[in-house]
Amino acid sequence: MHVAHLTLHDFRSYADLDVALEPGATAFIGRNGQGKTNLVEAIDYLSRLSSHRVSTDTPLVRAGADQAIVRASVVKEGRTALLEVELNPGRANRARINRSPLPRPREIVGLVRTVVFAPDDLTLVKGDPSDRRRFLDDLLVLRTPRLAGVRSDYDRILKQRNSLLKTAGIARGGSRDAALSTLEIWDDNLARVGSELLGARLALVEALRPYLGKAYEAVARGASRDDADVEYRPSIELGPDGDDRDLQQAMLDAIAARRKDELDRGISLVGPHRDELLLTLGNGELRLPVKGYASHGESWSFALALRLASYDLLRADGDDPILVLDDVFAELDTERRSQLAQLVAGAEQVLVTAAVAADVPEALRGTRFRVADGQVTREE
Ligand SMILES: Nc1ncnc2c1ncn2[C@@H]1O[C@H](COP(=O)(O)OP(=O)(O)OP(=O)(O)O)[C@@H](O)[C@H]1O
Repeated sequence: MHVAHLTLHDFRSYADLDVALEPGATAFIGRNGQGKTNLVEAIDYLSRLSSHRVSTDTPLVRAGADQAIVRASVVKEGRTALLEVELNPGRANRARINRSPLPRPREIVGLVRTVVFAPDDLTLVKGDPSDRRRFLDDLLVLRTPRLAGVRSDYDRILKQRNSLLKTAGIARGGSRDAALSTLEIWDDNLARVGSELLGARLALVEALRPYLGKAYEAVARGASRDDADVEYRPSIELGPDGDDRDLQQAMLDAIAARRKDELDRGISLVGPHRDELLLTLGNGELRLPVKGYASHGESWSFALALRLASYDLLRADGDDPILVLDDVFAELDTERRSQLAQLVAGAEQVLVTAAVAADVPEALRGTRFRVADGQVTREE
């Protein structure tokens, strides 16, 4: 798939932008702070209804404006669709396809699929478990858009259950009994929705593993495809079958076992929000966690491999996602730069941002745009 046309209105630093794009490699070159990332961020937003840089919509709307619009015509297997999202911080967002409103904006998620490489990707390796969980969930939703609903239901249930645990933890007598019996309903909800999310994550990790080994071998000099691995570490004991019903029961058992701790601490201690994606490097006995052990270069290679593996997995699902390489080349040594460039050069559309043209490897020398003072100008 590729974006053939992008229109922005009051998105980030752009009052109005209208730019025609082509398949293949496109580089946006400009000094710092000119709006290169803002531009590719808009395409990523259209894909996931969230940004790789911020967790709320407010910073995405141009300062002083109260609404932003991102509109893109997207070409997939020769057919074009016009996708549009209206961002209304503090009010409901709206989405349209071919100018027809969607009942829920969430329905637009996954129609454009992007894989974004960004300087912050090192946090996938060095950051908190929540960074890796977000990585998995973002990928899950791109592959199976329906799971966006499961993910947000889970967050909502978790919030409500946590506040009930706090109440039940300090209540006494009849009001404690009432809170505890309501808690059972929320235990069931958490286990039902949590086990669906857990099952989906377990399946995703298994699907990703072979691609990860291959990707790490491709980006890290001298590595073999057995070197890099991932393992999903749930916060509960998994049953032998690991089917959805088992997962739900395993979660309920674990919730029952941690009841006292949960009431004492007033938070949910069991569920996918407590799980970890363990990243490891090495062979056999010398397999070590990446976090805390790997060198800076190895950590970078691992982060790149996670993104490349995501790209390969989405591609294996049958559609070439749009690749965004946001300011990553300045972070990489010459060898990794050209390796990465060669690996992605065949993608249907690669959008690159860089402060200086010399940072963009030869293999990605395609269409060039200069970005300066809010203007995006094609260079002949
Ligand atoms: N909501 C907003 N309203 C107005 N301006 C904004 C908004 N959000 C960001 N900006 C401006 O956009 C600019 C940053 O743009 P962007 O992140 O795209 O830069 P860039 O060209 O990618 O730079 P770099 O090379 O440093 O990464 C900053 O000057 C910032 O002040």
